[in-house]
Amino acid sequence: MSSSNRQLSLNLFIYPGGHHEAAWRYPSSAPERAFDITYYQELARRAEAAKFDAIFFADGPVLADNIRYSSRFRLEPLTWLSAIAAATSRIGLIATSSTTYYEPYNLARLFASLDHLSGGRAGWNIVTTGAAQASANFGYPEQPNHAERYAKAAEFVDVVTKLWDSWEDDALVIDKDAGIFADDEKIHAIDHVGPHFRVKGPFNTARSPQGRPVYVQAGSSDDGRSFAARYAEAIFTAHQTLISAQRFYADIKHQAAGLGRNPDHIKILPGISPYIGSTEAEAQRLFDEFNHLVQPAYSLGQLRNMTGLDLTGHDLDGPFPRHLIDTSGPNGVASRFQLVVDIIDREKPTIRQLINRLAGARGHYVSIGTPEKIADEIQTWFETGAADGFNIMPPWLTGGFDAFAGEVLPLLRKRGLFREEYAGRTLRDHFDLPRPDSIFSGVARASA
Ligand SMILES: Cc1cc2nc3c(=O)[nH]c(=O)nc-3n(C[C@H](O)[C@H](O)[C@H](O)COP(=O)(O)O)c2cc1C
Repeated sequence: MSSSNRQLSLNLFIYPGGHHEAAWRYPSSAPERAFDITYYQELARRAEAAKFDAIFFADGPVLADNIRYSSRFRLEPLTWLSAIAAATSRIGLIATSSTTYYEPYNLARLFASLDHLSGGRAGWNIVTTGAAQASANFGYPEQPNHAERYAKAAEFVDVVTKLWDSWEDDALVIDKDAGIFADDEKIHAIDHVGPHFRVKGPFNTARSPQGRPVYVQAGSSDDGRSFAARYAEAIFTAHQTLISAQRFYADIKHQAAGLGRNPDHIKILPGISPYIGSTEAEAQRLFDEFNHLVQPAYSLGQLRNMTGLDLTGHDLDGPFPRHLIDTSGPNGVASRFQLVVDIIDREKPTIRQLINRLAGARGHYVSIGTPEKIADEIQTWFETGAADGFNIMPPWLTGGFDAFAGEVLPLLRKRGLFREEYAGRTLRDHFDLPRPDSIFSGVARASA
């Protein structure tokens, strides 16, 4: 696609009640529908009617702290996306799955199956899992450290890629007269032997419509960026300022080009949580309304997860005790730790100001204002090398999404920045990504 008609990529990132940490308490959110598949099917259909690229689910194999005060339970995303696939026909379906707590053969099957049953709409958001408590659910004495997790992630993705490629595209023959179902010369063992995995293969199903489901990635530390530059085709990331997003964008595209990749084949998608009002004051009132629902006991737990610091018992209206933060190297989500430390250094907030700041979207960019202002911000980030699109994180659902689709999207369309109609059928089509050849293509013919 030429740069003159470059289009935004937009995903709807779904958290059951919405992204504000107190969304479930907001009068018009619907937490009681959080286990109702029709709620998600309806949301996905609305996003599809708005021509969004994809819906996106985060995940982690652990119960978050303080479920007493929050709605942060997890439903297994591939299971839910399979049911959503059946209720939609065009929108992409992105699920988060961890390379630390899955196993490649099973995970490859799950995503290939979703790609088949959705007609080529699957995307895998690759994470290594930041939540250290997850290890206790898998019998590990402790969470593997940050660098080990990324080393394992790289091998994991290599194995999954070989499995997805192990059937060449034309291996499926289905010739009833000749009695040939599949050409087994075009189905390859992968014989992978590495430090973390030994996988013989071949895969047990045909290559999926997209060849490979789209590789999405979230994790923005130095290790995360190198990993993303090598493997990712879309990146979910968090930035508080335009300059931080621009630096990230330039770094990833530069690293990718250095690896011989086409930088246009990596869509960088920061999170953005829009609080929309017909005036600035009305939008600010909406944000304040949510923050009145915040429960500090929960927010302090979130802050502890991000910074390692437990501030229970401190005066919430006192200055943030910056000197108590241990900067020696976090083992969780290193990029989020740095993002929070940067806010503290830049804005010198009280504890309460910081927890309200993070309550909106856990450190993702919160945009508060009129539809025009929010559309302007999106356009600026898109046109100044900060983003190729966004993961839209409505403060609450479904109203927060309806406001974005009804009031901001028309402005983006009028400016020629977002599609009126889908041009293709697969998630690769929506993201304008090529369909990869199998690494084995031609092997059978060459050796025949
Ligand atoms: C924007 C963003 C979103 C993330 N989403 C998830 C998620 O849904 N589930 C999860 O286990 N980890 C998530 N992570 C963290 C990843 O697991 C990551 O692989 C790892 O914890 C290290 O992150 P880092 O490279 O930013 O330090 C996310 C990280 C970022 C930056």
